[in-house]
Amino acid sequence: MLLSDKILSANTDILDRMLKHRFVADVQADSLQRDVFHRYLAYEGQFVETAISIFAFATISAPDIGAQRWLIGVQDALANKQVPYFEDIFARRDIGVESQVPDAVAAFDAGMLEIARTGAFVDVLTAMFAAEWMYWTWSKATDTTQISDPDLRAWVDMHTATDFADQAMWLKNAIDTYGDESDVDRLAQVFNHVTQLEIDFHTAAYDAPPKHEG
Ligand SMILES: Cc1ncc(C[n+]2csc(CCO)c2C)c(N)n1
Repeated sequence: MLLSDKILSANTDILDRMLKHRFVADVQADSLQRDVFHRYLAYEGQFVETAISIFAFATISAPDIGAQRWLIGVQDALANKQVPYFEDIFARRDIGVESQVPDAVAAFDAGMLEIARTGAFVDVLTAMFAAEWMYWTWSKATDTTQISDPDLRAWVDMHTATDFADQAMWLKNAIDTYGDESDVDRLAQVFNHVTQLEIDFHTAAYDAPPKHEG
């Protein structure tokens, strides 16, 4: 079995929990409340910027120019496609960038950056594989469901588009190229850790936002 498939097999339970998360279920039932969506977008916009830094760390530790070219392309897509999606939507829907985010949102960003800063190249690949594979999977399962909000529809469609699917597949293949069998337990643990952070991140959108100090 491929290393990437072993990582997935070791995490079926937790991945399933994320794929059945209330947030995913609400999107699929077209019942995501507007205030939950807006909080999610505010938290998500910050993460997309964090993701540029995560891929920058991966670019530093990438062992060859082929991987570096790919990772630079991912940074380009994040900076020039994903960030503009948020800039446009924040302006149109009057969503403010939150200076105060829930602990689970801060923990997600910090946890991902920590792996990027201190982990080996395959650890960073695995962290982003966990995040992207999960989004690709639930977005594909949401391809034909009715979504009334055009901005939410566009967000789901962005994660079923060829560009994003290619990225998720690249990460999976890269784990198999650059990792080896001796990494399996550690990488399964990274995947598990990231998926737990994802579950908590998506739960946070349902809680009242933290109060500003003073
Ligand atoms: C909380 C959260 N987890 C995963 C994704 C999926 N995703 C979409 S773009 C991107 C960065 C690299 O392309 C990732 C990981 C997300 N959007 N938000």
